Amino acid sequence: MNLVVVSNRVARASANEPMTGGLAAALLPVVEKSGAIWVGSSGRVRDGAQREPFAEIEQLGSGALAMLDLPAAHYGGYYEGFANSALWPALHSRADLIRVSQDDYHSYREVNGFMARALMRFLKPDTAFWIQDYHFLALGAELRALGVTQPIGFFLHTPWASPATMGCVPHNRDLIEAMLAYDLIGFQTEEDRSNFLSYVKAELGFVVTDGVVTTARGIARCEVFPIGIDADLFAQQAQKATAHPDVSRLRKSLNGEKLVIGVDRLDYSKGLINRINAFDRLLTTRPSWQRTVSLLQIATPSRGAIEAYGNLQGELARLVSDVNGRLGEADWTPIRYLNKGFRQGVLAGLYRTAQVGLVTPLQDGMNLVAKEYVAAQNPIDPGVLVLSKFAGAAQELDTALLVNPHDVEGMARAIDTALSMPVTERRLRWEAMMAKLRRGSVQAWFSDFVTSLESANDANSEAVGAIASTAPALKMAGGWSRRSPVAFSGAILR
Ligand SMILES: O=P(O)(O)OC[C@H]1O[C@H](O[C@H]2O[C@H](CO)[C@@H](O)[C@H](O)[C@H]2O)[C@H](O)[C@@H](O)[C@@H]1O
Ligand SMILES: O=c1ccn([C@@H]2O[C@H](COP(=O)(O)OP(=O)(O)O)[C@@H](O)[C@H]2O)c(=O)[nH]1
Repeated sequence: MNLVVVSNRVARASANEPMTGGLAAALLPVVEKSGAIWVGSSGRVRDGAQREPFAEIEQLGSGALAMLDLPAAHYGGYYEGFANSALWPALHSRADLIRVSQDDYHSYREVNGFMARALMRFLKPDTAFWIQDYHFLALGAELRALGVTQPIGFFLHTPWASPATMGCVPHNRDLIEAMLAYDLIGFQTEEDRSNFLSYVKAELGFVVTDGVVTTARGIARCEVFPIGIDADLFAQQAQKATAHPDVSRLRKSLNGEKLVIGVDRLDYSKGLINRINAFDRLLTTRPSWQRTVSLLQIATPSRGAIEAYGNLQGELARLVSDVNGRLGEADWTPIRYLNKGFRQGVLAGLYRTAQVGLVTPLQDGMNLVAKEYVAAQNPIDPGVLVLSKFAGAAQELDTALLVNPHDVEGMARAIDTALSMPVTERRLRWEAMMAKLRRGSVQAWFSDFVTSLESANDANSEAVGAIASTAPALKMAGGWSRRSPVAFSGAILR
């Protein structure tokens, strides 16, 4: 099989810089080893029709990394617009933050179409496409429209919200029906899958049996594949990183104080305001922690051109400065707040230095920082993870201290408990989490998806035959019958 992996954000093998988000961080090491071609945005845009859409193609392990300049006229409407101001807020249950202009959906579909045409360069009889994330929900349908019958899979890195919330996305029916062109649709958690299937049944009227949606084209199988990390590799990096100057300087500056760490993109889904409020509450209601603990909050700027993100950056800066101004002392700063990123090799050492990892998103697809924090700990004297029950990671890391990120006092209490926890309990909790991280590695995530994609496509070939012979009688739950397996959202498929 010739695997082509597609995502908006990609990462370079040689990049000696901080990762922008978990998708790129997770895919880089596995795609590199798989020999696949990884296609994504170069981060630049270009005007007009392009004879050669690929700006750069470079070697990536035994495969390649191919980057395109996306169309200038549609990039804003696609990335800042429909993807990150309509889909992202809805997927994270923040329909109140949806802001789209009339043309954004058109731009989103144009970019999906543009990517589909560019991908044809890599099409061979044994090609399989694996599309990543909400930027490309309609890419499978665009590829089918171009005649692609090869396996096409899709994985969603974010949560999938309730049918009512997804119903707030402009053009939701058109877009979500287009997703059924995929042979396999992967989700981070069972709840995400179940929300998606409820929408497909209730809003689109398709028949769903055991997670399989039957459409006129064939079938779209929906499964859960929680993304993981290479825990042992991360543990090695963390051990090595303790000698890194940034890490040893941090240790020295603590002067025996305990450290709580938070590492997030500056995104409203990450629950940063409530987290700072919880740390403030810890210090004000339990003053014995003053001068004996501080919070290192790394908040890397993200999607800064979008108003909601700019507003959050201002609000957070004000909040942190209020806490530090009110509670700080000449020789103690309660919150060390940084708007910059670190390389993972350094980050691993920062995690290991902290007695508590604070990961409290309001909603999160997975949250790899939670997994990395656990993997980075010293097995003899591990730190404690305080984790939101609304992060996908909470499904596996259930021996963390699970918290409700809307309950500020509950979080303050959990930080207090974590800071005071005896080493025997810390070890028991950590060992249970580490065992799960080892089982659910990113390598297993990758190979499980690819294996399932092949079998879903085989099942589809059989289903197409069966549907063709029973089509006149096939009654969909929505009340309309599908006569022929060739028409799908206006596109000719199979
Ligand atoms: O590419 P950006 O707009 O800068 O955003 C960064 C990435 O954010 C999101 O990451 C998600 O993927 C992680 C790995 O599966 C997961 O742990 C996390 O919960 C998700 O939020 C987004 O989904 C990616 O597409 C972005 O590249
Ligand atoms: O300074 C930083 C901050 C974050 N990351 C990486 O960015 C990813 C964040 O992924 P996560 O799933 O936690 O959240 P996302 O940003 O994708 O929503 C993790 O792999 C981090 O190691 C990094 O390399 N340097």
